[in-house]
Amino acid sequence: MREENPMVRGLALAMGLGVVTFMLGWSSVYEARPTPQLARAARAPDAAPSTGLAARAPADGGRRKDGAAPAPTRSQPVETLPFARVAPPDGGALQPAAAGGGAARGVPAAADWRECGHERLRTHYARELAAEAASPEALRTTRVLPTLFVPCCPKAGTTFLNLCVARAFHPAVVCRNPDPHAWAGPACANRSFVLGGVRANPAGLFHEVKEPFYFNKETAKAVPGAARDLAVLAGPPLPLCTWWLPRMGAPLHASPINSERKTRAFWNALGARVRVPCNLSGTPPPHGTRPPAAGYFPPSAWPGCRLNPPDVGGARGRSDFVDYVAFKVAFPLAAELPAGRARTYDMTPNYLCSSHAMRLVRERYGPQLAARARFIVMLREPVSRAFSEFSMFRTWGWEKVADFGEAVSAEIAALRQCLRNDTLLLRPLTIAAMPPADVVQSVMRCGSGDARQYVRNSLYESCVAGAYAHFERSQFMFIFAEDLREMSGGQLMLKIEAFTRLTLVKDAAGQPAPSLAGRCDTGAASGPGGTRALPNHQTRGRIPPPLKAALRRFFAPSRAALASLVRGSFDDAQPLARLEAFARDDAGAGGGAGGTAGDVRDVASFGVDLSVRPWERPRSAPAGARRPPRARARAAPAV
Ligand SMILES: Nc1ncnc2c1ncn2[C@@H]1O[C@H](COP(=O)(O)OS(=O)(=O)O)[C@@H](OP(=O)(O)O)[C@H]1O
Repeated sequence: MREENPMVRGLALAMGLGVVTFMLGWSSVYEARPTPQLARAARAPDAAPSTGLAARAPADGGRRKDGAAPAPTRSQPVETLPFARVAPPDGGALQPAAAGGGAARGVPAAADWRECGHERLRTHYARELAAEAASPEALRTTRVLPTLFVPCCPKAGTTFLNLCVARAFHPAVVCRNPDPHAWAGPACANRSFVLGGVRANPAGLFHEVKEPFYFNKETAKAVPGAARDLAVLAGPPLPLCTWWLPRMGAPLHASPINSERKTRAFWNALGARVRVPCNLSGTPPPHGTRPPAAGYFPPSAWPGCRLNPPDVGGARGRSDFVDYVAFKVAFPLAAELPAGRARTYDMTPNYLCSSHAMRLVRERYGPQLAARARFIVMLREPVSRAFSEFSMFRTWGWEKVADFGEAVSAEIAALRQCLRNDTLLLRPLTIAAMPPADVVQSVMRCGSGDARQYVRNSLYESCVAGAYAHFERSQFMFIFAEDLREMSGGQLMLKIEAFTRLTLVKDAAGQPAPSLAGRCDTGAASGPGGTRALPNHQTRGRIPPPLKAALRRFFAPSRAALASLVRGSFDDAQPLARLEAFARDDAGAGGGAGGTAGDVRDVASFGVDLSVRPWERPRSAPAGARRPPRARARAAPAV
């Protein structure tokens, strides 16, 4: 969840750890000076930077993103090929940088970072940039906009999936070459890969974005008028080499593409689409300036810096670096990548249960691009998912109600209130049988799918039914977090490969290389060196058994309805089996879903009778039921 919100904090930490480990094992991501290699690359015209970009430990004692003390200085060179440890999965060797490139128009045969800048972009892709400027619709073809989505569900293991996919299907792995200029070249012919969008913070640091938070309602609110314009999603046009910079942890202002002059031209070319970012409209931090402790940049750090919108970040009283984005997200130019074989992802898990997001994907993309979209829907037993989300927002201080039962009871009361005038006798099984458009008109309008909608975001059947109004069932794959924990990394990657048609690098036996599978292994399935599940916050405590039982009964019909919706989706056997297992557990627990009259009575003391579904009339008025405050945006500020 959340890119643009505190969710990011967890995400950033997980991503930071994952990506940093993933790439280099670098221990510091903050640097205020160019790495020696970058400096050399900038000076030496013929330098091949992909062979020497690893030295760390800036002389100014750069700090880690998490604010910890500077990492101990390593003697250099530490490691020269960032992907050396993930490739070669099949025993082959990474290709030298000079071997790739050449296929896409204007791409030089060898990577030369000096040629990777904005000037080259403007020179070679003037036609595309002009088309983009003339009409946002051109972005459907001039950019590689996201077509791989994980639109649901928050707290269902989406961060883990993101790290797995981002690594296993990254072009550096798929093409066995870390040089972006090789990805469109003959060495990578017939292979398909996926990249994330990139974001830059005012410090000039790029990083990959799991959750652009573009299609959901809160993003639209954050940038009135413009948010639904595809240009906001596409972001500024960036040279392809930018997609390697995040992986180098290189600050923008220290990179060869970013002399102040070039970057000013860069932003100017954007016109009104994206405002000039803080660091460039204000005083850029001089080289050698150390970021403040924790690596965050409050607006006051740079005189003349205007935040956009001005109150974002500071008003929330948080020092979350993501609040101070220079630009929110950017996706690569299609002309720099192999046609039809490059995808990008958007793993914002709040889209599916949003009343708007899925429709916006279809409308903004148009029929051709929308048909390419693939949705991996991560589900989880609804009560534990809800509790996980509640726990996270408690940890972040967003949720003021300390008691989970009280919070969900209040939300259910609000849902009932919202649905009270609905003339349809909505029940989960009814929802599953309804035309999807009717679902959107009724249930979907209650709740936005955003933060702190613990119940709403667990009523999967209505979210899925609503999504079917806009996309074919075959465009969806469902994975339960409970199954994910039991899958090996190899099984997971094969599943994703089959669904997405991304290229999975396999060994001679046709199996994904163990070096790749490790990233995707979880829990009991992980062998030596495998990756454990990645909690991105700490879920503390447990749900009181009576409440849990009552909630399980509450959600049981929803799960039953989900089964009929999952049928017809891609590879539906596993989620159906899981749903059956849930049903058996419910029955085995007694009372249909483990609830007893006593359980319900206990829970009812919160003021809401959980034995009644939100769309049914309560047997008695929920006296004293508290209406929850409006869910706060999880989305970050827009730029
Ligand atoms: N591999 C795997 N399989 C199943 N479940 C996993 C996995 N990895 C992480 N987790 C658990 O998923 C919870 C976090 O989910 P998300 O990453 O989707 O959270 S977020 O929405 O991005 O904040 C979080 O759940 P809780 O620990 O209950 O909070 C993680 O522990």
